[in-house]
Amino acid sequence: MQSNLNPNPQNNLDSTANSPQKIAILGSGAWGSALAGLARYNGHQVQVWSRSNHSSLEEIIADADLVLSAVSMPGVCPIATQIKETKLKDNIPIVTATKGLDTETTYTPSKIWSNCCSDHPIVVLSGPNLSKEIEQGLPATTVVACQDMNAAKIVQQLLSSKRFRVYTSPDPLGTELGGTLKNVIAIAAGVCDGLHLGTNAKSGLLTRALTEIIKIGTHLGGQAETFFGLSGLGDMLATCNSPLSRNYRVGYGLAQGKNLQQVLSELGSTAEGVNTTNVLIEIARREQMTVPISWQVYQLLNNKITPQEAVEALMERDLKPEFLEGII
Ligand SMILES: NC(=O)c1ccc[n+]([C@@H]2O[C@H](COP(=O)([O-])OP(=O)(O)OC[C@H]3O[C@@H](n4cnc5c(N)ncnc54)[C@H](OP(=O)(O)O)[C@@H]3O)[C@@H](O)[C@H]2O)c1
Ligand SMILES: O=P(O)(O)OC[C@H](O)CO
Repeated sequence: MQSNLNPNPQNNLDSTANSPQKIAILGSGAWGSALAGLARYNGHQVQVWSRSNHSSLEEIIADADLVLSAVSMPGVCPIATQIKETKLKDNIPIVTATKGLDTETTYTPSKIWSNCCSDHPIVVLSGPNLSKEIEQGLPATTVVACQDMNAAKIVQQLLSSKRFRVYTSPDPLGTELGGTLKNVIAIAAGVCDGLHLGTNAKSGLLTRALTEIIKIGTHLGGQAETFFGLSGLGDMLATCNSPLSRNYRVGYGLAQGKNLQQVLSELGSTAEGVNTTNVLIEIARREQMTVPISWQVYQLLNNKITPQEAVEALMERDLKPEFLEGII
């Protein structure tokens, strides 16, 4: 790694732990803008690219010390493919902050980035990070995960501040899947609250959902412990309990009797959980896995059942022990 950054400076949270760096942020949506604010707060020189920019993607990333992608899922493959053909500074980390699954390939964003930019460490950034709260300067935590821990530590140092506490992890896939799969559960949680099913029901839903996420996530290669951390349980708690979450609002709107098109047009912003649910069910079919909560969300989003029928279907499943094998 050729970088003038020290991955192990003394703990210093006054946002001067490292010299200012050039950071290119891809995506000027809610998350890209909030991340740009965090990077600027730390004194970095930030350039944000979006499709409506006057500057080209090539110009913006040419002399960047770090590229941070916060585009929604449909943008990942086209942008990573474009960057594959572009000269970046040697070995600089590419951070992916997208929480979704690719419709065509079922790949996670980090897999797409790794395929396109194999000479660069790919760092996953994921955690309980509702952008509106971050924009308000409220404290938040997140995880940066990479097989190359040196790269994870560099990103940790660049983005950590008194407002944003960044942890490292060696499990990029688990970190990414936690943040992605919880969007499906956030839709279910929104339904639960929209139907006013109460605290017992919500607690039961989220606890069983965590088991479901761990089952899928570990099957796909994530480490079980990661799903109990910030990018798993942590993000699930944030997203499933906050009307700031767009995915939660999708479920809430459906429970109020609105149809999906109406809910999405009122939202006017990305709710990755809708597409993720469809891709997840494709994966579950392929891997022959039972995913009861995600299956009900899928049926609901595809207009096959009503919210009430989804609840009944979950409550009336075959009776069984809480844990079939080990903790899950
Ligand atoms: N908002 C949050 O609180 C939050 C927190 C953590 C993670 N995330 C994740 O971050 C991602 C972006 O979310 P967001 O909240 O920023 O969504 P958003 O406000 O709806 O913005 C979407 C962004 O994706 C870009 N984009 C969409 N399709 C594209 C395409 N085909 N090609 C290029 N760019 C495309 C848009 O670019 P243009 O500006 O050019 O249209 C825009 O910058 C999602 O995966 C989300 O799950 C969001
Ligand atoms: O607004 P949502 O539902 O996309 O959630 C945003 C973030 O993923 C919360 O960590």
